Amino acid sequence: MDSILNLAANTQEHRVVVGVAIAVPLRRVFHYLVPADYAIEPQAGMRVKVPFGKSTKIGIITECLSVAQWEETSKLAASTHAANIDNQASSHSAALLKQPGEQQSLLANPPAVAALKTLLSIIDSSPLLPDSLLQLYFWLEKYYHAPPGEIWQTLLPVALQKGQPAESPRESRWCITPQGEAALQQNRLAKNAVKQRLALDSLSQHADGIAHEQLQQHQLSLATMKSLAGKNWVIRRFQQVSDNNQNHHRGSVIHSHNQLDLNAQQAAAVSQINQSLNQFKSFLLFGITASGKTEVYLQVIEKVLASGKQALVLVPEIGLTPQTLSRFQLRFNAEILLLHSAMTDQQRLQNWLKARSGQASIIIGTRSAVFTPLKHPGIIILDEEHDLSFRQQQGFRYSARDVALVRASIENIPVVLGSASPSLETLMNVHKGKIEAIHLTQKAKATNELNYRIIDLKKQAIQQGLSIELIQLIKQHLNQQGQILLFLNRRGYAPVLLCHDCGWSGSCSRCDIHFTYHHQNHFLQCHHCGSSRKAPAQCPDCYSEQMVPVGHGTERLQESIRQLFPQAKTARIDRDTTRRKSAMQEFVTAVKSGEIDILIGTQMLAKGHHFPDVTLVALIDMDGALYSADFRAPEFAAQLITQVSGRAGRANKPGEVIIQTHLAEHPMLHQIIFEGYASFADAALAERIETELPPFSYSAMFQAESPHLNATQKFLDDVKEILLRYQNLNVELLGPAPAIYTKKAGKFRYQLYLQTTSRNQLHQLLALTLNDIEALKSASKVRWRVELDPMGDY
Ligand SMILES: Nc1ncnc2c1ncn2[C@@H]1O[C@H](COP(=O)(O)OP(=O)(O)OP(=O)(O)O)[C@@H](O)[C@H]1O
Ligand SMILES: [Zn+2]
Repeated sequence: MDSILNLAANTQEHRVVVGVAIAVPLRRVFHYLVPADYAIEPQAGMRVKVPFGKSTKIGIITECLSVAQWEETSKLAASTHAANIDNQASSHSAALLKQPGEQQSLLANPPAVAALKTLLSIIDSSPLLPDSLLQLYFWLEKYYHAPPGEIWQTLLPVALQKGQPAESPRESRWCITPQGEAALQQNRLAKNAVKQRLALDSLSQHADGIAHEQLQQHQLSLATMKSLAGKNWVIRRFQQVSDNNQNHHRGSVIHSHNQLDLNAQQAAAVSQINQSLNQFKSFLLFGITASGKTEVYLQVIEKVLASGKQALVLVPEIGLTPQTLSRFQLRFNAEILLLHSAMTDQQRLQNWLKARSGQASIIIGTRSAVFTPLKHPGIIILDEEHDLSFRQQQGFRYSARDVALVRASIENIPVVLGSASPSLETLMNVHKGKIEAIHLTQKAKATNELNYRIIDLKKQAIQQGLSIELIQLIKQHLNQQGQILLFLNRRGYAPVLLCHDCGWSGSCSRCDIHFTYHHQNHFLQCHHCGSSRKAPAQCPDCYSEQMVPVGHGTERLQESIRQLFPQAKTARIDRDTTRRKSAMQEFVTAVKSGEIDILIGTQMLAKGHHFPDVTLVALIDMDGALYSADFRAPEFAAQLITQVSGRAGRANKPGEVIIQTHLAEHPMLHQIIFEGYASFADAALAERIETELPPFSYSAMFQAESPHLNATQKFLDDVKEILLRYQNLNVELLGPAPAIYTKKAGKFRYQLYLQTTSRNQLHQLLALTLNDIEALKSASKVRWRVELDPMGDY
């Protein structure tokens, strides 16, 4: 950047052209002039206020050019584009092809500097992000082919996007004054002023004072402090939390009494990772469930903190963050922060700033926390790396796992991916030697193997969705005081509400799928678009009152269990019962304290929970997961079974796992049960090679949606036509074809799939065509996006 600015200084004018990312869905930046005598030197990563159309917008500078450079690049971009030989087409140069409000006809004739608008102000006096994250931004832009403005919406906390100053939080601390010290020494307090004496005592022991927010923790009341302040014995000091603040821990970074003695495998894992603490290296901590992966993370982080660096820990669900937080708090004598989507904008900003300033030592967060700036980056840990929630499925779509790997390489630090059921993508990287696998094959505490049983539902007597065999087992485990976990990946009461007389069934007209019946509030809800209505008491077609719920969801399963086992205490954990912020935490506490006998829930239960008393886990219905049309279905099902089963037998009680299905012969089930996940994964990888599917090929997907079927088809046909201009590139086009869920919220969804064995050629093709695709007339009639490495949501 320096050289660019120097260059600018040497040109005839001191004007500088900046490229600005603005939150609009266009793959380009917009160029503005900086006023000649502007006091702040523009740099990439600073926010600016710019005129945009008839309004003003806040954007982020992504490049600074001298006037001469700008004209040079514009010409170059125009000519290379004309010759169609632009290969690595960075969208910087592509962006230069168009200016606000100007058409592509200007290509050969880049607009003169005079035609550029001037920016209104530069908001920041220094870049918001460290260099490393700016580099990451450029990688994101190139890899995901996403609009720069959308990427920045993900990179920055909302408060900053709205223009709030990026200032470290002002902290206030109560301190004792010299007069106060004297009063304390000379015992000048009234006899009955007990609280005041206690307060002065406490403050006198804290040389830096006590933070205002922590008064309560020290049993000090604001009223006491105020009356002491009236006597000038204490003072409230406001201070900026300094940007140079190193992590605050005094003395040891850990509370060592909480540390566990590692077993041999854990110890080997810790020392292997510790050897690479000052360099980029990616590890897969492939440890079976309950093998003690968290203890490995904790002990590695201890070393990182001791060297004055920070650790970034990513977990899949908000529900898991409080648990992870408390486990970390028990161990570390250091500032630990949370970052997740359920926080207010202000909380997020404050925590983001504390991470950036180095004040916080450990940052625990979900997906988007992977973009948290760190002053002293030391390590990135991504737990449950196979989990789909690490993929952003709205707006700018990215994989937090892939981003973590790239970020670690830019920051030259280690990254640890942990899982008992790693994704095939990660396992392929292990085979290629890009990721080093570390294995934990033993449970940390448990001594008993899990006992699996498949219950073939074919021709079985079934009582309320449960086989007689399973009901017997539940009875047994209840008698032996074991906790039971029933897993069913379908919330609500029943997936269908049917008229017994005429066959009418409620379905969402906007999505073409059945409404799920929710019994508690007696309503029908579409689990696709969320729309809901009162459930009819009479059939809307034949007015019969014989409305019957068909199939089982978690709500009905809980009802059945209550009828079958009236003495047992049950709890249901799914999206409907955990809407309240603290609900999940309350459930977890209740389960751990033994208040719950039978726990019923969706995949929320599968993730990382440590419930030592669970002895029986049953997967009530695995048919759906095995029948899915997605080629990744067996992988996802295998991960699910591994994770759900892993909740049983985690401590000294033996564990039993039951799988109910009509597909009892499915080879995947047998592989998982008898050979383990690793062996399943090997076979699945071999199959992907044979069929040339990801991760052995690379893919991208255009998806378009519109209330008009024709519009989506027309757009994707046009896209295909443009892509076909480059048949020299080895990319196969599949479609356009309807998405698996063809209709959602009243919109038809179609997709065009790109597949290739050359990632490079895929990127080239997209870089060459996306500007033309954006400019398509048919593009303005649909909502569309392009997604790299699409997964899960088709
Ligand atoms: N070295 C050890 N000695 C004794 N107990 C241990 C040791 N390491 C871990 N544990 C305990 O074993 C239990 C399981 O550990 P942990 O939750 O870290 O497993 P995990 O590998 O993360 O499992 P999952 O993949 O299922 O989330 C915890 O209660 C933990 O405290
Ligand atoms: Zn719907």
